[in-house]
Amino acid sequence: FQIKRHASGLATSYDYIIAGGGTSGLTVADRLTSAFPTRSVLVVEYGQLVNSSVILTPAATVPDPRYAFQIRSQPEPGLNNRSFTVTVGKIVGGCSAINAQMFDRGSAADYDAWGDVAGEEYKREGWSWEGLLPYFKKSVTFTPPAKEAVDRFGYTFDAEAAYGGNGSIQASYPPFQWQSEKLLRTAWKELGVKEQQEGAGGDAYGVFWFPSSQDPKTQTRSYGRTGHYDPVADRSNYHLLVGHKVTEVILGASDSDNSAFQARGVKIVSVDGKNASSFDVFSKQEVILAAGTIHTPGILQRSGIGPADVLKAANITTKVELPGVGQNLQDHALGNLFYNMTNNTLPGPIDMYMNRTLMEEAQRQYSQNHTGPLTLSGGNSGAFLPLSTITNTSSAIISALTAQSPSSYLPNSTHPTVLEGYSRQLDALKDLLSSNAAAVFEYPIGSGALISFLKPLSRGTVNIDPTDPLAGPLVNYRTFTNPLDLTLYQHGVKMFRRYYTTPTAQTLGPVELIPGAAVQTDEDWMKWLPKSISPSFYHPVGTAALGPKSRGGVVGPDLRVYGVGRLRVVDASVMPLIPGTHTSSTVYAVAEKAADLIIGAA
Ligand SMILES: Cc1cc2nc3c(=O)[nH]c(=O)nc-3n(C[C@H](O)[C@H](O)[C@H](O)COP(=O)(O)OP(=O)(O)OC[C@H]3O[C@@H](n4cnc5c(N)ncnc54)[C@H](O)[C@@H]3O)c2cc1C
Repeated sequence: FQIKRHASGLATSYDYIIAGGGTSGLTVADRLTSAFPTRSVLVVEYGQLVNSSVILTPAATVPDPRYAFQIRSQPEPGLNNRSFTVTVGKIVGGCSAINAQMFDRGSAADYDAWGDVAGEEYKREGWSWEGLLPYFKKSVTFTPPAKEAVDRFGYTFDAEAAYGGNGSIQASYPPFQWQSEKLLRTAWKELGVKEQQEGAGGDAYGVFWFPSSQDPKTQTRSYGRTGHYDPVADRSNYHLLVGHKVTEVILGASDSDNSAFQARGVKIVSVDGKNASSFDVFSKQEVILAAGTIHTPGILQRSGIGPADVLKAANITTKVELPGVGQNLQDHALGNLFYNMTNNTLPGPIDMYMNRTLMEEAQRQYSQNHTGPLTLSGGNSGAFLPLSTITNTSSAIISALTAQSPSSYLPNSTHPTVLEGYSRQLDALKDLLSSNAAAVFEYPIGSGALISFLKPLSRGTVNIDPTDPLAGPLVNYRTFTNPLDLTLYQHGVKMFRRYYTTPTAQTLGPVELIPGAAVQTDEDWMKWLPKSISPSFYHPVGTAALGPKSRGGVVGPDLRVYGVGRLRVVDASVMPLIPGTHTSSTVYAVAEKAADLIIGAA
């Protein structure tokens, strides 16, 4: 195997260097090492190659702090100044190694909005639903559920509309669902929510089933490493350096007229070595950033590429002023209501975790036959609701949005180009909030009373720490800093109360414990939400967004960073607008497209 743990095992230069061996980085590395057998690729990954059944077992998905960065966010002004743990993967496979394996896609409208925000050129270059669908398909192999499981659980799907590729990541339905799943889905339908046969064909609104990123033969996690690294690790043109951090991109003078600088390689430092000195590795073709939404901006900023004020504060010479780097952070704010089901006779996950005999039986089923409740990951269905399903005040909300000045709720220092991009986003969001074919809230089914806000208006930042640029980044989610988000969220949580009044949900005897009877009026909700909501459903995007420079964009339609030759970004940070879905399948699709762009350019 070509795993390297020390600088001494490396060549002095590679054709391609990829910073980050996570979801997107491993996908691109696999494609490049396959397309160019005579070109060399180095992936530099902060975390380790971990062989643990905890990673592979679906039900054991709670992110283990050993495998995740544990960054503290800055105090959040919109959330009563609370600060939160920012959890992102720190392991070969990145977030795909620790995520909940919910493997869905957003609506067609969500991806078409990327082109609306970034502009016609981006649409023409395939940054739209139609342009991305082939990459969604290419990235996965979908195995339809067995007939017995379809009959038993009511799984629906449309393989033709959504799948058809033979990619290395496996998408499948587990051979188990708790009985309550059916009942909880029925209750949504009683509220008039439409049932979709398939969400992944562009219709991700209503109630629908979605697969897990899971190997149907072994019922184990399918992720960046199992899909894109293990099967190809012995390629002689592929080196993976673990336990090392890319601190910055080495920039040299450009040999092209399009940019003043050109990426020549990266500076790397060992993660463990105390006071370890950094060393350089050079790239003959390209440097590719895949460190994720939380870490890619830091690599750019430390290299002198970013907002002038941020770089100046950190005493870094600005080489390329690119105001969008680290701005435009978006995530799905997560709420959690708690109910006591006084009349629930159906067994559920809590019973399993509380009862040793049930747990032992589940473990036996899983280890002997790959069946039973331990084949379940984070869940396989949800209600994804457009605004019109949630409230009859949507036109008033959209009017209030139209009346807003885009600059009112962004930090004062926001560059005019970033403001311009935000203004385009608000226009696109007005359309999405008005649409009956794009979801504004997700209510995952079977995970308690969770609620995820899919169309946030507030924008955050991820910048280097001016006092120590090499330390963890300063993350400001800035959740609810646009006050309309609070209004929208209030409608979203109230929906749960309606849900639990449906005849089917009532059979469970739900008693709301949190927030409980004390929260009744709009004013009560407005006070409760900032105390109770967390800023992230682990889906950060947007900090090196696709878009023209004049709209705060960081990368062009070919994912190249403005002002620097031979440098691209391929991870979740390029999404200009957060889609209404868990983000991993979109990351794989973007990475597949990125690989095609890089291969095409060569
Ligand atoms: C706990 C959790 C649950 C989630 N649940 C789901 C889910 O159920 N469904 C879903 O679709 N999505 C889910 N997601 C989100 C999804 O997994 C991510 O959006 C996606 O995997 C991000 O891919 P990426 O390539 O952008 O970044 P990552 O996969 O995070 O890869 C970045 C890699 O870069 C490395 N790195 C960082 N900085 C450096 C550096 N300076 N030098 C070298 N290496 C570096 C990191 O260690 C990491 O391995 C979840 C995420 C988390 C954290």
